[in-house]
Amino acid sequence: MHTEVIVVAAGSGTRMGSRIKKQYLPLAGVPVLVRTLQVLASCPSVDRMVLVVSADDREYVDKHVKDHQISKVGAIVEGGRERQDSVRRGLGALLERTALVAVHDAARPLVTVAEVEAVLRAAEREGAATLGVAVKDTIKRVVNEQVTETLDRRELFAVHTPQAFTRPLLERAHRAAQQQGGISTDDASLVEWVGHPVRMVEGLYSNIKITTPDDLLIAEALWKRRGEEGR
Ligand SMILES: Nc1ccn([C@@H]2O[C@H](COP(=O)(O)OP(=O)(O)OP(=O)(O)O)[C@@H](O)[C@H]2O)c(=O)n1
Ligand SMILES: C[C@](O)(CO)[C@H](O)COP(=O)(O)O
Repeated sequence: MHTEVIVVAAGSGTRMGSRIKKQYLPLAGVPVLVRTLQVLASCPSVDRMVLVVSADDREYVDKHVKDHQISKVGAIVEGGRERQDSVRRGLGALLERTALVAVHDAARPLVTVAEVEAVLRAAEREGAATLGVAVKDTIKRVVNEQVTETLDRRELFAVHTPQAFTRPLLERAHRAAQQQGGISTDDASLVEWVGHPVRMVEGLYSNIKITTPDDLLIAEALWKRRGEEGR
């Protein structure tokens, strides 16, 4: 199946609070987005990548793609207001022959080739799949600072990316969300809403999303460990 990855990098990184957007901050000396693209480009099943960035960052990203000789970048398109809008714009830049689509956060540079391949295989088999990890903490529902419920941890997963789908399914889910005004923080939810089951593929705890300054420190440590392990 011809496979493309939409890499969403058009966020503003409000929670990071840095002058430079988090996807361009250095991780072991190289911009986070470049680290992410290097992993995805080295996945045997990934044929092409669509990068979604802010209009102001296009030139900067294009230069980095060239300087770091990142292969498989087929298009760089402008993002939207919400992550979901950015993914939708990415969908518009896919090649006609593409049958399988993964969506990945630029802000998750620690994903591994094995994780990407596993989620693609699951989506090819079942139509929709996401990476995720079982939650480690006990999770409580809180309303007005009062605990109202303790959830059963055995049923709870923290969801990661990539998430992968057969193309018609992902396109249908995004169309339905747009028509009905549905907004979600991930693509798997949109697919759930149109009634298609999503396979959970257990990934690694190290596939963190760089969201706050602490995450960057943790990512540096994890990156260093990866280098020491020779991965
Ligand atoms: N309009 C948007 C919003 C987010 N993203 C991307 O979606 C991924 C996950 O989003 P998140 O971590 O929430 O990034 P930001 O929206 O940039 O962060 P914040 O919510 O702190 O502003 C990131 O790679 C981000 O660049 C995007 O492409 N377009
Ligand atoms: C898609 C995602 O990475 C799954 O964890 C996440 O939902 C997107 O980011 P946000 O921080 O919720 O905007």
